[in-house]
Amino acid sequence: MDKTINTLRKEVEKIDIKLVNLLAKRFALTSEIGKCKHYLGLPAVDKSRVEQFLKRWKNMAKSHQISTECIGEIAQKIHDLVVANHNKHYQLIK
Ligand SMILES: O=C(O)C(=O)C[C@]1(C(=O)O)C=C[C@@H](O)C=C1
Repeated sequence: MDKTINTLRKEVEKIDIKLVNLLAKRFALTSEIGKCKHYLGLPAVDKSRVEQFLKRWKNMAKSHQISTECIGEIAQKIHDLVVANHNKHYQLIK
C-alpha cells in the first residue's frame, strides 16, 4: 500500500511539473498579447475571447467527465491573472 501511494504521488508530481511549465508558457504568450494590445490600443479584456476560452475549457471538462464548475473557476482565475498582468505592465485601456 505504501508503495502504491508513493508511486501515485510521484505521478502527481510529474503532472504538477508539466502543469506549471505549461502555465508559464501560456503566461509568456499572453504577455506578448498584452504588448500587442498596448501597441494596437486594445483593451485588456476581450469579452468574446473570454467566452470562447471558458466554453472551450468547460467542454473539455465535460468530455473528461470532471466538474465544469471547478474547471470554470480555474479558467476564470487564469484569465483574471492575465488581465491583471496586462494592466500592470501595459496600462491598457479599460
Ligand atoms: O486573447 C487575448 O486578447 C488575451 O488577452 C488573452 C486572454 C486569455 O488569457 O486567453 C486574456 C484576456 C482576454 O480577455 C482574452 C483572452
